This record gives sequence, C-alpha cells and structure tokens, in this order.
Amino acid sequence: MDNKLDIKAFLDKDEQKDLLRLLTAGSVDDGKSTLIGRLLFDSKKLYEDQLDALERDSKRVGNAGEHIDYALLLDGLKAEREQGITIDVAYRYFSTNGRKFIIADTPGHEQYTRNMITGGSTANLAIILVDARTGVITQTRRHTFLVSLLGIKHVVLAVNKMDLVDFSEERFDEIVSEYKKFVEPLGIPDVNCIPLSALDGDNVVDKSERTPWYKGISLLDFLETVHIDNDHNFTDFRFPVQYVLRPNLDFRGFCGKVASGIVRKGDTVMALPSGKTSKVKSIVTYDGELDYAFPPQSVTLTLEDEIDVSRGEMLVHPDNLPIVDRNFEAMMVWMDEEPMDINKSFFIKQTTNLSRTRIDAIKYKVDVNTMEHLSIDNGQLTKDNLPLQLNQIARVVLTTAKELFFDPYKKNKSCGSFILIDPITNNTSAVGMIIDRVEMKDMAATDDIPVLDLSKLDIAPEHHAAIEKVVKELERQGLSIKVIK
Ligand SMILES: Nc1nc2c(ncn2[C@@H]2O[C@H](COP(=O)(O)OP(=O)(O)OP(=O)(O)O)[C@@H](O)[C@H]2O)c(=O)[nH]1
Repeated sequence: MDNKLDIKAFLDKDEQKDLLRLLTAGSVDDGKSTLIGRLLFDSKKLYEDQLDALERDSKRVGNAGEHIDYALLLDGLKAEREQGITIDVAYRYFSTNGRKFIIADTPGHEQYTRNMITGGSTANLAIILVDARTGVITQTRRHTFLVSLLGIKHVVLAVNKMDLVDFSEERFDEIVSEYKKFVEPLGIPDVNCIPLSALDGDNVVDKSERTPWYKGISLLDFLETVHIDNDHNFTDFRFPVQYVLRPNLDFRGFCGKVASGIVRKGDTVMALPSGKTSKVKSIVTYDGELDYAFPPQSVTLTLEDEIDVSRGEMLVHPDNLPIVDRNFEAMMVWMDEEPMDINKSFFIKQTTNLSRTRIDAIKYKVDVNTMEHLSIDNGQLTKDNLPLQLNQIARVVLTTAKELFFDPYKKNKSCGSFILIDPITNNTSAVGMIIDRVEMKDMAATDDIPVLDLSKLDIAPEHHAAIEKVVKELERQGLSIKVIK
C-alpha cells in the first residue's frame, strides 16, 4: 500500500516547507469530514494501520455505501461533539511535496461561532463547503461573513457532491453567481469556486474528467500554489516588547516577536509611549545575530542608547507610527457563557500590552445570519437591548485606562486585535478587531469608507498627485479614504 507515511523522509524534508493555515467551514453533512479525509488520504499522509482500520470501519459503519467513508478518519472529533464534551477546534496536519498545511476544522452551527473565530484567527485561507443540491444557504453566508471579519484574504467555495447533480455546469454557475453577489460587498480579495465530489475525489487532488467545462485547477493544486506571502504586513514596523532581558549591567535586550514590518540593524527606532529614539545595535536570536528581522520572528533587539522600554511598550520606526489612543471602535465577538455586563471593567490584552477597559457603548449588533445591523438606542443599552450574549457580534466603543498602540485590524492583524479578559473568572470574554480610533469613527469601517471623487472637484489633474500624497499620509495615520480619479 503506497499511502504509508515515510516518517524519516517526511521529517527531513518537512521543516523547510512553507506553511498554509486553513479553516474549513460548512453545515452539517456538506461533506467536510469526507473532504478533509480525502485530502489526507490522497496526499498519502496516513499510516498503514489507519488505512486498514478505515477500510474495516467503512464496511462496518460507514455512511458512504460501497465507498471508503473518509469521514470516519475524523470520527473522534464527531463523537466529542455529539456528546458535547468539547467544542474545541480540531487541528489537523498534513503536507505535500510543496507545502505544509494545518487545517482548523470548526463545527458549523451558529452556537460554535466562537470556535470558528478561534480557529480562523490565524488562517490564511478558508474553505467554505456547500452541497451542490442545496447551494448557498444561511450558514454559507454566516461563515463567509465571519471569514471577512477575521480578514482572511483567500476563500475557496467548495461546491461539493457534484456527483449528485450530474456534474452540471449550469448548477455550478448558478451557485457561483449567487455566492459572488453576496460575497463582493464583503471585500474579500481572493474568492475561488471549485466543483468537487469529495466522496469520489473529483477535483480534490486531480482534475476530474467529469467536469470538462471547469477550467480552474484542483483544490489541492490551489492550496499548494496560492500566494500568501503578500498577506503579511511588511510595511509598518511594530515590535511589542515582551520582556526586557538584563542578565548583567552590560547587556539590555528587548525581547519580542516582530508583529509587522521589517527592522534592520542600524535603523532608528522610537519607543512608545516615551517617544525616545535610538538606533538598533544588534538583532539577536538563539541561532546568532541577524541583519534584519520580519514577522513572525522572535528576536531580541539591543539599542545603542540606554532608553527605558518596558513590557507592553512598543518599538516602531519614527516616521511610521501606530495610533496611540485610549478610545477606539471595534467589532467584537462575545466568547463567554456569561453575557456581557456593561458596568463591569475588563482587562484588555492587545499585543503584549495589558490594561483595564470599559465598554462605553454598543453601536449596533450584527445578525450573523442576515448581516443586518440591529441598532441600539443612541449607542446605549436599554432594558430592551439585552447585552451581548455568547457568539454575538457587535460594533463597540471602548475606553482603556492606559494608552494602547494600535493599527486598524484591516491594515495590521496583530496590532489591530485584542481580547477582553474577565478580571474575576479569568475567562476570555471577547475577541475584537479594531476599526479605528473614535475621532475617526465611521471612517474605516468596511461598509462606510468615505469616497473622494476627484473628477467632481474643480482641480487641475496636475494637482491630483499632491492630493493623493495627502490621502496616503492620512492612510498612514489610519484614516481610509477611497480616491476616485
Ligand atoms: N454523493 C456524495 N456524498 C458525499 C460527498 N461528500 C460527502 N458525502 C456524504 O455525505 C454525508 C456527510 O458527509 P460528512 O463528511 O460526514 O459531512 P460533514 O459535513 O463532515 O458532516 P458533519 O461532520 O456532521 O458536520 C456522508 O454520508 C458522506 O459519505 C460527495 O461528494 N458526494
């Protein structure tokens, strides 16, 4: 049997490959488990005893008739779910010649929204499954909305069970056009639709002869080649200090993970909030010194001057500053069984910074199934407006006790996200994605970026470049404006 894993060769080669993190979402019975099982099986990442057990169990309890029931590979997870023991995200690992993959397999039901948020928080790509017979349904919309909220840039709509609609091109086109209509306003940059049969393996690893009208590539080919390097922010250098290393009086190093941007030896850096500047003397790692570092490398920076920087503070380039503020608006997902108590103060953790915070207002809640905004009276909770419950999403205004150094999430995931921690139970109460500081409210939200239409202004075209420069500067400060020429 050639599906056996050669552990030694696998480990030797595996280290150097690049990693794609993906999230799978679909509703019950769309075939998610079968698809993941098929990917593991066809990419030859199963042990021989697993294969024997799979064949045996398929005959005994499988749901796939004469076929091997690939979903049985994932049954451990299912059993847990049915018994309600854990509702955690299951992570699965496989690799091909080209890439390593980590699949976050999240349950599809609305009650598991928080699991999807957890599983998707680091994902590069989301596979959203639909059954070709039923097409786009409420869950498809909800999952796609959450994916857009998490800023996942690549989506594959996997139209599964094409064998049950005779591999009909018309049916596929119908589903794709309905999906595209709904997905376009969400602004996900890369959306791909693939007709599949997870059960028979069509277009999963190899292109299928049964869909000659489909001109794209197979799912695995796509996963192996999708370009994700540009998804990182290499522009805005942010170095949240994790701790200060001072083994003796001659050495003071600032340890942390490069959250975004690139830092080079000799760069002038500014410490926030003090505003003091110095030059990077060395970039030290466990494996030796580096000339430059980029995300997500963990490094220790030493500076030429003795400036005071402590844990939770940040090193940045002085000509490219984050927003420094105590107020901001964010989209927030409630993660706690305990509903939100608006009178309570929470801990907020954003990068390595920890502060106290209170929730000033809920601007609106989002109905995750219809994406409708459910407005709240004047931003305040009233007795008719129940506070946020588990899995609910809202646009909120927060005020923190200390200044935070942040970017809008759209621009910088690591510095634009935070969690709220309940100070009494220590539970993670909520996760949030920062939209902008409060003064610029309504400016950078996905649904209401202001538009500057140059063609409507009485300004000579030779001055447009100057205007664009101003707009770029505003963008750098976190204010998004769309310019139309
Ligand atoms: N005909 C056909 N059946 C499929 C296909 N993919 C999955 N199935 C069947 O659909 C049923 C559900 O598949 P699963 O993989 O268990 O679905 P799931 O989405 O993981 O379901 P949950 O884990 O319960 O959410 C099983 O009987 C599968 O054999 C397909 O491409 N074609």
